Amino acid sequence: MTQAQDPDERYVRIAVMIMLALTLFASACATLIHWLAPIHRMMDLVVPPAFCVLSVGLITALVRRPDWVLGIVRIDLLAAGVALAAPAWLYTLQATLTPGMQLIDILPPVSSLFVVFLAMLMIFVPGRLAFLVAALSWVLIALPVLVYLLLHGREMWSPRGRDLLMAYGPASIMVVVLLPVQRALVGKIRRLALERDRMEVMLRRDPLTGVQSRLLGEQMLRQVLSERIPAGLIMLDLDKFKAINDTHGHPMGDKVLQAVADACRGLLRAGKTISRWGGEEFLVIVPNVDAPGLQRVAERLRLAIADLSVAPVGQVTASLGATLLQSWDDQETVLQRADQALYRAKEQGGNQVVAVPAPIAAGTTPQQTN
Ligand SMILES: Nc1nc2c(ncn2[C@@H]2O[C@H](COP(=O)(O)OP(=O)(O)OP(=O)(O)O)[C@@H](O)[C@H]2O)c(=O)[nH]1
Repeated sequence: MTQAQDPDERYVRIAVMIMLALTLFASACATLIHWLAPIHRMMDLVVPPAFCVLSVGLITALVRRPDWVLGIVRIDLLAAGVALAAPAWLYTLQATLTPGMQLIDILPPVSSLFVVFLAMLMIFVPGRLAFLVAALSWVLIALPVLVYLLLHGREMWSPRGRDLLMAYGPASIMVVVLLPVQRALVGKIRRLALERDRMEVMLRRDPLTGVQSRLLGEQMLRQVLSERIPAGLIMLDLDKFKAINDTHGHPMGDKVLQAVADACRGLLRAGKTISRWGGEEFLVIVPNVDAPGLQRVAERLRLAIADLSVAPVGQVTASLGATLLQSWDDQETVLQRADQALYRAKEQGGNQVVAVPAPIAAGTTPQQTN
């Protein structure tokens, strides 16, 4: 079975694959140039083909074992560090010790690769270690070249010398300073996204009872109305809840609300939803239902609540007002009808269901059960 991939990880793998492919291309070009050049230097003949072989190996490893991506990048970075440090030291020493030889003539054009190398370090090496490795790399790769140039003013002020000075000096420092800022920004964006997801969950769920929030309930009601789904609405209100709070305390009242919400949620299946509408009032939306079906659902809810026994409160009862949605209804009219039905159920003593038909049948006597 294939596992769902984190999009970030997929993006990193693609980026690493592109980087390895470009390294392979660049080292293949460098191999060709050095082998065809009139003057052959040992290091130029060895390092680029070695990098070709390494890149092919790492690409194969990444294709076969995508989960090794970080290890593969680190091997590549280590090899790149060695490949950048070796010519820096070797050619600097050679130019210093050989009269008439200039570093700007013999150093391969790798100064821009050093900047890329630093960028990769800052991306793939975690935390403070990135700064340590970047500083060490700068000492091992850039420092010998910079010291040489400072001691050879004429070479330093040549176009190549100034280019080396810029790449190994300000450009590399800018990369090391700017990338952590970007990393911090990415971290902040991730934290904000998590916070937004948390807020969204909070807005959609009632924190006390765990059922849908009123906000989500209203949204679902609007959707049912706009899609003209044949549905029914039940407004449910606990009876004499104030007395429970007054006698047993607010925390016990909370427990009763939770028990009622759990019992209702356990009963409601197949697209039916329950939202906490306010204090001790809940709204149930029942899709694809007719009048007798809605009555049955409401009655089941009433009985489930009446069967609850929350010690030390004892029996809890609820009044329920039910109505079917009509094609001409909007949120206000249908809620008004459900409220009317609930009001009648309360008026008639509570612990009962009253179903109010749509206005077209306004003359009809409301059905009532208990
Ligand atoms: N424990 C608790 N009580 C709440 C919460 N929200 C509202 N209430 C209380 O619910 C009570 C509702 O009182 P009323 O509106 O008089 O309703 P009732 O006592 O059930 O009366 P009837 O509906 O007429 O049967 C008030 O005392 C509110 O303080 C809540 O989240 N937790």
